[in-house]
Amino acid sequence: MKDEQTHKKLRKKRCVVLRFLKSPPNQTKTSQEILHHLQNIVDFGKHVMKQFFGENYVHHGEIIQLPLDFVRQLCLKIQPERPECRCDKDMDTRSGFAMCLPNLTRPQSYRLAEHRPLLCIEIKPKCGFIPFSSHVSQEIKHKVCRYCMHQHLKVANGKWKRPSKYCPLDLFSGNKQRMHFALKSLLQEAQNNLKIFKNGELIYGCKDDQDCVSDWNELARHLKPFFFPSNGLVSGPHCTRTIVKELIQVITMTLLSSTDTCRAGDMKTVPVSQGRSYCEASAFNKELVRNGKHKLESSGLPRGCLLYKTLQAQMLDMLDIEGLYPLYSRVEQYLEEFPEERSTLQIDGPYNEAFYEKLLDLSTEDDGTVAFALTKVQQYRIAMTAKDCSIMIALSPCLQDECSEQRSVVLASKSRFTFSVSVLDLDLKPYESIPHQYKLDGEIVNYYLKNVQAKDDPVMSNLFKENEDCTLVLHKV
Ligand SMILES: O=P(O)(O)O[C@@H]1[C@@H](OP(=O)(O)O)[C@H](OP(=O)(O)O)[C@H](O)[C@H](OP(=O)(O)O)[C@H]1OP(=O)(O)O
Ligand SMILES: Nc1ncnc2c1ncn2[C@@H]1O[C@H](COP(=O)(O)OP(=O)(O)OP(=O)(O)O)[C@@H](O)[C@H]1O
Repeated sequence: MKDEQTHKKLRKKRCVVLRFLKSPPNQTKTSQEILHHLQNIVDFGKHVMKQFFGENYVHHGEIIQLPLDFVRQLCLKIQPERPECRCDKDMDTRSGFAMCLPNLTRPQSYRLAEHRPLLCIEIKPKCGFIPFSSHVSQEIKHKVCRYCMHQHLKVANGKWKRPSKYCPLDLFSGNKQRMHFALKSLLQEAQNNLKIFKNGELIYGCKDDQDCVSDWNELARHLKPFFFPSNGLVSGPHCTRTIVKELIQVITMTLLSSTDTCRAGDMKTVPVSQGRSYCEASAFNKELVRNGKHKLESSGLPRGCLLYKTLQAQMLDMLDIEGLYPLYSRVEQYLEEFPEERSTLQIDGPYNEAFYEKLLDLSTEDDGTVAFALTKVQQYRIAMTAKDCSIMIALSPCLQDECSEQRSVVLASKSRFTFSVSVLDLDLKPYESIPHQYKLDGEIVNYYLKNVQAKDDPVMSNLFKENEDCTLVLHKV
């Protein structure tokens, strides 16, 4: 559960990040329980997610023990900085245990001088494919992606004021035009999917659900020294657009870069032809249709890039929650009968090599066993984790001669950057969240069908138009 998984981070000048466990005030844990939980997180990153995402993209960190006095003072210092909506849980100040991670707002591959300016873009891309499972009961799920459907429910519930034009399928398409559109949409409506940091400070995006910074002119002012260091560009709206374009171009190039290989690299979870590569609700797609073009390009992602790895891990959800839920119920029934088996089944870890090996069985033929059900449940949990993780792109300007030995360099029109791409928030989603996923899926789809599709769907609206024509004809008769 979130309360078990959440932590607090602190950026430090010495370039490490400390991550502490958080829990609701009435559910404090013993030091041993905290240590065990942190160990599970580290093991999961090390033995499982590194295999799926690749050595260089995942930073599993290590557990350290800090003096309690230091931890308490730290907690007091950061408390006023925490968004109110996250304060339902308290940071653990009793055990002294924390995870120590590299500061991913800095490029990882290159030893940079401390004073070097840093730019960091954090993207939470969400689910980049449309379910291909035959267990899906509503046709709309084969046409419109979950993110685009969920937007409407989120706006209705008041989570966000406006819907975003971002569609994950555009970002994951590998097609530069579609990726640019997706990134521009994120810049227009960042929600919790985009944050930009300069020297570790948030300069763009939402601090919490209420407090969002989204002024493009202000953003361009921050970015100008990175993209036009010699200050040769005039100011004004033209300048803002140019800088934003440069930013989008650089993000696209870094996202398509391949800086790693991994063990599960050749594991194809789904043939590309099986799933639909675009979402009917994507504003990019709608625009094409309006212009009479019906073929949406999906260039495909390079196999080594982080987006590709993320998508492959997401696609471990092969049955969709509708096909998965009965299998979860089978495991549940078994555990009711044999509760002592929970640890043998490795539901709550240990997340070791054996756990990883079992995830590699991609068969979807149900032989009626608990073993089959469990494998699908665990794969689904990995997929859920990959659907909710974030990508950090760290950039730092470098001069031509400095960058010459560096592989990870990205060029903008008037500048160049050393960069690294990492993935974060890879805590395994809890087994217990599956019923919630099932319920939420139903709510998202039902809301969309009832409130959006009838007004929005071109087929439906044509149908309405045809009916209107029909009525006219009838009137004439
Ligand atoms: O279900 P979703 O798609 O809304 O995702 C939740 C996220 O909402 P989002 O859609 O990204 O605004 C949600 O994001 P926020 O906390 O709302 O920013 C969490 O990441 C949540 O994870 P957990 O249950 O806290 O571990 C996420 O829940 P999980 O579904 O990943 O468990
Ligand atoms: N290693 C890191 N380097 C730099 N920034 C980080 C690092 N890890 C996390 N962060 C920042 O902290 C934010 C929260 O991280 P994460 O989502 O992993 O936290 P969490 O423990 O799930 O907490 P929350 O309940 O706030 O979501 C990230 O979105 C990112 O901006």
